[in-house]
Amino acid sequence: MSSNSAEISHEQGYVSALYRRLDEMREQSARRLATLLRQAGGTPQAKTERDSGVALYTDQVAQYGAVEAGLCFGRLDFDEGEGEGAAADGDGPGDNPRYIGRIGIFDEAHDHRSLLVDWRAPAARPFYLATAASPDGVTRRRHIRTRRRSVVALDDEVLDLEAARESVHEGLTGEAALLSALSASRTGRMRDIVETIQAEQDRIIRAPLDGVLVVQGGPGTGKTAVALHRAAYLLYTHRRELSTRAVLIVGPNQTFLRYISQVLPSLAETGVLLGTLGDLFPGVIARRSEPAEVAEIKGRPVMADVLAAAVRDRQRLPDEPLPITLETAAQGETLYLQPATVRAARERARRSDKPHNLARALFDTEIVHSLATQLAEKIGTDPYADDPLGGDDAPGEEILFDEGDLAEIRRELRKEPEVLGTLDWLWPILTPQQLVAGLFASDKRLDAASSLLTESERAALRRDPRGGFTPADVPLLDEAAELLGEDEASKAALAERLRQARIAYAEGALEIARGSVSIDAEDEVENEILSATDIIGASELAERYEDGDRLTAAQRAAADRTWAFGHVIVDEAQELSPMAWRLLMRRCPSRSMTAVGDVAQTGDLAGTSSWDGIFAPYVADRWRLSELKVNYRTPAEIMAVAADVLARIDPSLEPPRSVRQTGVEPWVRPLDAAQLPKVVLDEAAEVGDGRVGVIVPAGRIAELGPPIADAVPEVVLGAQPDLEKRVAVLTVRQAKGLEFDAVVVVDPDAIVAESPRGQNDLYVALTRATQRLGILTAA
Ligand SMILES: Nc1ncnc2c1ncn2[C@@H]1O[C@H](COP(=O)(O)OP(=O)(O)OP(=O)(O)O)[C@@H](O)[C@H]1O
Repeated sequence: MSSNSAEISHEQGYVSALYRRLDEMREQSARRLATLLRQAGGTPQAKTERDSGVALYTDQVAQYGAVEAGLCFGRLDFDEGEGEGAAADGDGPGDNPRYIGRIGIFDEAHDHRSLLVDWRAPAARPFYLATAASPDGVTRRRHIRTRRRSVVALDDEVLDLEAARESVHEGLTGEAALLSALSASRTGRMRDIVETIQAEQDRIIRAPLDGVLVVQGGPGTGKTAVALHRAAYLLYTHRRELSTRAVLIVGPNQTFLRYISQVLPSLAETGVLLGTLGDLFPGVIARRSEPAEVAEIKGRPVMADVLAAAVRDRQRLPDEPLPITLETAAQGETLYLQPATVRAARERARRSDKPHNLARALFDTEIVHSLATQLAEKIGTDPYADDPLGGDDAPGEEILFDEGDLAEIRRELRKEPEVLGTLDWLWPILTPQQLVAGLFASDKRLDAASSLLTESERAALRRDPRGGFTPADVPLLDEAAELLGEDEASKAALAERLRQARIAYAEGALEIARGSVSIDAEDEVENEILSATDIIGASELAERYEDGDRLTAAQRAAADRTWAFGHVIVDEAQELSPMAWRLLMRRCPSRSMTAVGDVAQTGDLAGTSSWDGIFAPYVADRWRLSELKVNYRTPAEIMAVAADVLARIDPSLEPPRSVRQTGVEPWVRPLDAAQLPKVVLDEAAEVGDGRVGVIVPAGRIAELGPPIADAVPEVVLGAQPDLEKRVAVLTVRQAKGLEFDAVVVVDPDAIVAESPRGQNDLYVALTRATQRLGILTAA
């Protein structure tokens, strides 16, 4: 450890210079943004250039603001001889010493010399990988700890074999900085780990972009952290490819997304769309709840066939001829549409293999053609032609219609209200929402799937069409959209969503321009920026975006159901159903995907216990598995308790190895409901300014939650808990992926009894703590 004051003040000098450079860069971008926001009119080319400039500088200002905390966190010193000829891009071995930080910074005055190397650049890699046994030219790795802009401590590792032998935890990189990060109090928001990424994590973060990578790891092994850093790494390394296609990250629920939402911005990355499965059908907010058993049925692969049957069921066949009375084509005339005619038209339309809504045009053509022929026959035959007493007009001629006349009749028929009504009835144009909600709203429609689902399964799916959609409906809506096809109405809906996104984006650009005035900015800069934001409003700015599409790929992707992402990352991947995977595979035709999860933590009934089962249908055996085996979250004392539960799930599974011990044993006491608030208060006192999670069986939360909420200040309870509050009362499902300094698990037997995957749920509950665990058992 070398943290003497001379060293600290030396590093302070360097770090301060970096912050000065950052300020300059931010002000320069803010000024350019303000200038562009003020401009109006011009040639189309000038407009396009201006729009790209606004996007670029908006991003830059946001990025320079985001990397403020911990801008520079590391330094590498190399062997003599390694340091000559600093590489300008920070990618070469050059600069000695080499400073590592959140973004790359260059010295413009000196030939673009690298002042700070982006943690994702190849030149930063030894910071994470160099070991005493394989130092890669590195003689010393230094972690620079800062608070605001001040250097407060330095942790040095000298990479020689002598030092390696003395290390307590072999294989850890930057042990002191790591352990300090792990034992820090939690804030309710996940933090990035760029300063202390471990070698096994680094290899996953930097794995090649192509193909499906599955990361299996027990609780607390950093899967979520790795997934997020991988997104940032991929966007940096494959910028051109991914900035046009964006990266999608799927997480289990809104609370979890809020928990992780700060990580990518703090890494200055904006090209990512974060969402739950329920968010992946633009235009639908899927927040309705339903029993786990029903969601499980909806997740089965057979549902694809059920929906295909539901679509066919909507293509009606009348039992008897349908009368159609005409209004204009031939007033008062009634035509009859025969079942056989409808059947033939239906067969032709189906054989086209077009999606339902797009095949309607073919169906219409067939029916109208048949009606036109019928009408031509009717009006084209003189009823008195053969009548010898026919008078002046006898003997009559049959009226003959040429192709042009028939075409005219068809055009007329297409305007007839009864014709249109009949076509709509026989082959209705449907939205995915109408198809899915309509199916579940009707026993008769569900019966169309009677060969695929049992009677009780169909009964389980039956529900009131009012009340919206559930997350498990979203893959069904997506499947339905594929079966129905994108028609004009869906294109118009997309255009409207993009318009809304443009307004939101314009508001964001203005917000950033306003907020970018740094405290010590010169007046001149401030005035320039404020005057720009005074004279233009968001909708006006959005209008400027109307013709060119200046939204980022992630923003466009959020509005567009058919978007093909450049890479898809799935967290808690074990929870997704086969139908959910179908949706995700559609969003990722390149199959460039990272799935992170733990099959021992599967709680969802539709989730998986084997990765092969998920990926084999899409990529056969061409997926790679990486494992994380070290638990950074849960101390050894707590993991020992969780390991017993893991053995009950599957004796062949091994718990991850905890990286630290706290010396605090978990406690077990009988549950006394009246005393529960006091127990929670005691735990809150134990962790100081840290966070407490109280994990309660879903069936008892209504009984046990409110008394805690009444007695404990700063508590949250409910479906969308604000985790920045000191105490959160949650079900296991809500606690998935989260962590707290102290956790109280209430009535573990009830947690186990509540679900067929109850042991998995208990395992999740027991592994949420970073410091303390208490268990309250019911008598
Ligand atoms: N290299 C690291 N440096 C610092 N902290 C780390 C590191 N790796 C993981 N952590 C921390 O360990 C905790 C657990 O990480 P994370 O939530 O990513 O694990 P997980 O594998 O997704 O867990 P689970 O499956 O239980 O949800 C987090 O607080 C994370 O910041």
